[in-house]
Amino acid sequence: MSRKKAAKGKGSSKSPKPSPSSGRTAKGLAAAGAPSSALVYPSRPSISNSGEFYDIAFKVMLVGDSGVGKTCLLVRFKDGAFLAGSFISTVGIDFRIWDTAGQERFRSVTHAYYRDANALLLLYDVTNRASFDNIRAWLTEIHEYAQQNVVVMLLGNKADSTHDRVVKREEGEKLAKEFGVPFMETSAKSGLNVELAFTAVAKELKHRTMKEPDEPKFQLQEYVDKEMRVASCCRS
Ligand SMILES: Nc1nc2c(ncn2[C@@H]2O[C@H](COP(=O)(O)OP(=O)(O)OP(=O)(O)O)[C@@H](O)[C@H]2O)c(=O)[nH]1
Repeated sequence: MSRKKAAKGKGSSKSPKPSPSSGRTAKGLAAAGAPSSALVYPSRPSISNSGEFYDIAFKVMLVGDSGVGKTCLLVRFKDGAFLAGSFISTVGIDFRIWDTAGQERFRSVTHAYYRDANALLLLYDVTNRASFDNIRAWLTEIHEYAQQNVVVMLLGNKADSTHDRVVKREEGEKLAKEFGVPFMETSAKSGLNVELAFTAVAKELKHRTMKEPDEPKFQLQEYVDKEMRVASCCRS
């Protein structure tokens, strides 16, 4: 797996405008050899950096205010699910990850990335009210620059910080409902829902691409809710 750093910067989270924070992109590649992708591919397979065959490529970006935990979430995902191999065997998708421009002067680069992103993981920090308030502005920007059918998932990160929490889970759920996007809380620190966030998005993208005409639509929020129920049963 490769991880390139293009540029990175800090931004204020006080402004109602989205702060000029970094977007994190990940290129997802459906590995033809993986069990869950045992479908007929339309074109000749290509070979990924990790030496696996793939036929479709997805681009996923992590966006949100500076300091919400985008890099940490990626690092957690990369070091956990990806390296353990479970992600590839679950959804048949390989991820290549790199950081993109963060500072205001690189903003046009980030906008350019939006245009061909297949999915956006939009993060706020549950200990930072401003990062939550800025989500509306982020969504406006996404509607302006991203493809119409981009998959967007809202993530309330740092859910482990119980003492410092200022944004309730219900507020995240309400906002997500208002905008019709799936939602979950995550923790890059504890690993809570990190793999699930990436897996759910990857499943949605894969399903959209390979769905048979009479197959029912993949219900992303239903999948997330079910997986979270299963995980909480296992914990108790
Ligand atoms: N408690 C806790 N801290 C976290 C979590 N995720 C990130 N952090 C901390 O939050 C700070 C910012 O994390 P980053 O991953 O650098 O945030 P970012 O969104 O990439 O920030 P920019 O690069 O400025 O855009 C660091 O001090 C992390 O240790 C989390 O899930 N829980």
